[in-house]
Amino acid sequence: MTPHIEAGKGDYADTVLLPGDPQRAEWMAQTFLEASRCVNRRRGALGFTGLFRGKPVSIQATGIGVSSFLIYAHELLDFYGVRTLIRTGTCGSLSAEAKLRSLVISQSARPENTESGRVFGLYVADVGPDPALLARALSKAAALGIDHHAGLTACTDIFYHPEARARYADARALGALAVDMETSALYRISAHFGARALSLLTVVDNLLTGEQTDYSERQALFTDMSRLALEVATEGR
Ligand SMILES: O=P(O)(O)O[C@H]1O[C@H](CO)[C@@H](O)[C@H]1O
Ligand SMILES: O=c1cc[nH]c(=O)[nH]1
Repeated sequence: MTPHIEAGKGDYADTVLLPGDPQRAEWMAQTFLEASRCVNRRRGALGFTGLFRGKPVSIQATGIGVSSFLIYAHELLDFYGVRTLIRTGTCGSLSAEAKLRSLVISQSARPENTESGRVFGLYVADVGPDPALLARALSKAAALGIDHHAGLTACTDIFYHPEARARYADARALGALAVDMETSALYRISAHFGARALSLLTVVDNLLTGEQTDYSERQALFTDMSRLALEVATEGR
C-alpha cells in the first residue's frame, strides 16, 4: 500500500483508466468490467480491477486538479508498476468544433503559467500522448462512429477564475479545443516514468456559450469515452 492507496502490490492491472470522479470510476467498473473488485476506498478515491473482454484492466479515480492527480499517477507508476495510463475525463469546450457531449482526444496539452506550469519545469517538456495509443484511439473512434475531435487541449489549476473565459485567449489563439485540469500532468509524469499515456475528454460544458450538461445525465454521456478507452487499453494484449 501507499499513503493514498490501500491496494496491495499486484492489485492493479498494467493499464489503468483514470477518471477524476470516483462515481464515474464506480459506474465504469459496474457497467463495463467483468469480475470487478474494489481495490481502493481510501479518501473515497475509488479504484477497481476487473476484466474487459477477458483482459485485466483497472480504473482509479484521481480527484480534481494536478496536485491530486499527480499523487495517484505517481503511486500507480512508481509503487504499483503500472505501464499505461488512460485518462477518461471531462473538459470545458474552448472551440466551435468541441461540441457539448462530444469527445476530445488530447494530442498535446498546454499548462497555464500557474503553479503546475512551474512544477512542470521539473518534468520532461513538450510531451504528449503515446503515438501508438493515439493512433489506435483515432482509428477506433472513427470505426465506432464516435463524434470526436483531436488536437491541443489547455490545462488549468483554477476552475473558477476571476478572469473567466478571457484567461484562455492565448490557448485559443494556439487552437486549443478544450480545457481540463489534469492532462498536462498525465503526459509529463508518464514521460518521466517511461510509461504510455493518453487523455480522452468528454465535453460537459462550453466556456464560450455557457452551455452546460447536468450532472445527472453525465454517466450516460461517458459510454462512448469509456468503451473507446477500454478497447484502446486492451487491444493486442
Ligand atoms: O471530470 P474530471 O475527470 O474530474 O475532469 C474535470 O472535471 C473537474 C472539474 O469539474 C476537473 O478534474 C476537470 O479536469
Ligand atoms: O476543467 C474543466 C472541466 C470541465 N469543465 C470546465 O470548464 N473545466
